[in-house]
Amino acid sequence: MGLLVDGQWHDKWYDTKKHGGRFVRSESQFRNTVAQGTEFEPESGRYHLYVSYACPWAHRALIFRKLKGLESHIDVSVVHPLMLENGWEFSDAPLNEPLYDADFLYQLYLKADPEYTGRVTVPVLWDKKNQTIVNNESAEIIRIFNSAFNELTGNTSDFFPAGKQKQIEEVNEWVYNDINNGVYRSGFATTQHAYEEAYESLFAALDKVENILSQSRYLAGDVLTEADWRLFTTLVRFDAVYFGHFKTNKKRIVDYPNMWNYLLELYQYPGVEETVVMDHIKTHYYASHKTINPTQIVPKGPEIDFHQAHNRGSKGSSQS
Ligand SMILES: N[C@@H](CCC(=O)N[C@@H](CS)C(=O)NCC(=O)O)C(=O)O
Repeated sequence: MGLLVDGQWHDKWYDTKKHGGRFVRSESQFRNTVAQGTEFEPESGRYHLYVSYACPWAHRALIFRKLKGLESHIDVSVVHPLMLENGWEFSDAPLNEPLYDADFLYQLYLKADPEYTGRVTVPVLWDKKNQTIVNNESAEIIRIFNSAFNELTGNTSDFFPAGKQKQIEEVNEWVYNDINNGVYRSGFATTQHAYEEAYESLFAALDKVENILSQSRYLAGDVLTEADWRLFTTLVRFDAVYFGHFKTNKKRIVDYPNMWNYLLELYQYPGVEETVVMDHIKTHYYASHKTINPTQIVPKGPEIDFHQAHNRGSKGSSQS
């Protein structure tokens, strides 16, 4: 775990002291888009996606690559699940870096900006033509995938439809703060107060989701949108990792009838299951965060059956 400062790698854990023990996530810095008539034109084979299977933010991008039929147009590389003193690393195939034979993800950040200062995060959308990072913010990468390559793929499924955008943005805001990032704010807190603050807002937000899903099929009404996929990547990790490792242990997702069935529905959505790689997820969290789990022992359980039938959309389900 570390970061780049003026192009130099420093092995350093998150500094929570200046925020009273709270974990504060830094802003992503590469924020370009892919569009006709710009520096980054939509082209097949031009872009490369770097992900960790463990990472919920990278997972969003992997899901959108799948849902939007981009697999033959945008190749993907997966880092090793352990993120230790050199940050994200590549390893032997299939966890190798195919373009430059890089050992570490930070080498790609340095290729994009030799003086880069900041965290070295996944996902990264890389442009092979200009040899640089187009974007390293998952919220934007999924919007790029949602529409920028439609002419190439002919896939017009829209997870950010015009009539729903305001509602989606509103949901994203609290889901991000209290749930997606909320689990990290709980797990990376270094004071009791900061932990409890994150824990309370997380479970209040999960109650809110449960309530919405008792009345509506999805978070923004009856259509599946990016708001659902953004929540999904946190929910699918929750019972296996966050509940124990991040101490978010008031309830599991399986204890919320509507949310659990919704999670099953999304997991079983065509193409999604293969993006969920549970051994990378568990190994990464339990064995990379030595400040939280110094023995690096990865728990064997829990046993979770994501294949069981769900009741979403059926008559007589708990939805009204
Ligand atoms: N806001 C970014 C966050 C990405 C992020 O924090 N990824 C984590 C892995 S889950 C990471 O690479 N962390 C490395 C670090 O913070 O040094 C996004 O959504 O793309």
